Amino acid sequence: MDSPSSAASSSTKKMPITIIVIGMAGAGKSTFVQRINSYLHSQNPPTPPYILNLDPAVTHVPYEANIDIRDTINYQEVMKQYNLGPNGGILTCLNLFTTKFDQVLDLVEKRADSVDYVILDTPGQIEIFTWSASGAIITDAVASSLPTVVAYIIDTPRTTAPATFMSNMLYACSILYKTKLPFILVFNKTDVQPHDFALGWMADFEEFQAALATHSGTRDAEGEPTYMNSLMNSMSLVLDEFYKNLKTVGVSSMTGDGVKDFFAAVDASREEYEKEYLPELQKARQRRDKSLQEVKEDSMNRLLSDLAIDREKNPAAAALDRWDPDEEGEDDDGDINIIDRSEDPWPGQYVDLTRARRHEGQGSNWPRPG
Ligand SMILES: Nc1nc2c(ncn2[C@@H]2O[C@H](COP(=O)(O)OP(=O)(O)OP(=O)(O)O)[C@@H](O)[C@H]2O)c(=O)[nH]1
Repeated sequence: MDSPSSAASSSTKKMPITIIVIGMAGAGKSTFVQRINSYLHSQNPPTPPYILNLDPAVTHVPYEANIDIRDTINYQEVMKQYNLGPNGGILTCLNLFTTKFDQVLDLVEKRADSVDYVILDTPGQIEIFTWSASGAIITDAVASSLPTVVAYIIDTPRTTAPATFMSNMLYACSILYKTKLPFILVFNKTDVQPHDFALGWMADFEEFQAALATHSGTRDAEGEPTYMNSLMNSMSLVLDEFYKNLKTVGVSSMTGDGVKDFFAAVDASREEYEKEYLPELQKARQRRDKSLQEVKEDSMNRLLSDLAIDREKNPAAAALDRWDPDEEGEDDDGDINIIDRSEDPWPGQYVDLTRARRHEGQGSNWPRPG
């Protein structure tokens, strides 16, 4: 695959942009994905996206995913096999899936010419994606192949209390600084609660502080501001800086309100990715390649000098140490494949990755969770 910059400049077709949908449980991620999916289908001409569901535990998704983690991994079986609870089960499924993510990228890459948007729906428990190694690997893998944006879904009706609002913003802030990707705050469920209060608080921290002061529980028995109140007052100043790096839209995944604005923000994010994220990524890659090359050269030199000494000491063994063509071509990658539902109209049974454990030594060498 071309590097994003070369592909972007050399081809007339733009690279598809990936939207990683993240949010607290129940914020409306799946409904949002369904809404943007139907919006894209309703365009003239229709621009169907390529959708990946990464939630192994979800029982029903309201859209047709092109790649669904559930086709590859049986969540219930993973919990049983490894004796895990629900969250450990989801995390282990994600770890297993991540080891095959190169296949996912290959499938996405095959569609790069025909789709404009790739959408990733993430597990309901936000921290499983945002604070796990697998989540970081998936995010980095996608973002180094395609322009990528994070859509952080907020349950607007549940964010009207200043303290909850602040917690949500701090969480969003941590994800922004972790991924460093273009970031869109999506205030969802605006049919129930318009998001103008949030816009006001984000535009003017004094407005937020005033809301905080009038909210119950912010003064102690002597009428002094509580510790939490003082902390939140100071944090609002910190977050003021963070808000400047964000795009904000209000959406109702139920009615479709605001979805057009969301796509305007996504398109603006593409430019941000190309101007800011990509140059940083390329610099980081150069640094990594350079240090990898140095390490490789160093170990190769050591190996060669060790071999030379060894051969001198034991010429008979050196004569036996020859390449055996029969040993070549063994596939050590197992036979587990990621399924693209749109290529296979009936994906059929999931491939049970956990069998690898039971059939140890019989051809499959899946990595086990740590
Ligand atoms: N009124 C209203 N309800 C919504 C909206 N978006 C989602 N919901 C409802 O919110 C609930 C949660 O929506 P989901 O899409 O399942 O949320 P989720 O974030 O994918 O949930 P998890 O997978 O459990 O994290 C459902 O009952 C939806 O019908 C919206 O824009 N307006």
